[in-house]
Amino acid sequence: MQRDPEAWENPMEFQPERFLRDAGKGDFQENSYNFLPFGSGRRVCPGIPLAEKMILYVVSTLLLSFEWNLPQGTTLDLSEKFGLVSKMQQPLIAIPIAKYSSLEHYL
Ligand code: HEM
Repeated sequence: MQRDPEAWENPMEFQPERFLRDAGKGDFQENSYNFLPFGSGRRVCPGIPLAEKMILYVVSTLLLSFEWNLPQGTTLDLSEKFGLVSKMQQPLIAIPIAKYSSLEHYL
């Protein structure tokens, strides 16, 4: 459903900016079933309120605090393998390098 070309333009392309262009389409609480990162219906994720509040904070802190590198000699491979949920064909190994020398900056 989330890759339905009738609902999404070029659904197989990674275009996070599509949610900025048409913010309404990124509403995962509506009932259009175009976008279901948290599932839907009776078994919908009960952690939505916590995730909504925390995800930006957690991701931005990780990006701000560390430089992320791939292991030497590897390249980023975003191909997927088929399954009940999407998984990467090659598991991602990302190496965090602390940006700041003093622990105080992380507290
Ligand atoms: C970005 C963060 C998260 C994503 C993308 C996510 C996604 C999902 C999805 C897709 C489901 C399955 C829904 C279905 O079966 O239709 C689910 C279920 C569930 N999630 Fe999350 N979730 C997130 C965060 C959380 C958090 C923070 C909590 C708890 C603090 C949580 C607790 C649960 C529980 C308990 C279920 C099982 C609900 C049931 O089967 O009745 N999730 N989540």
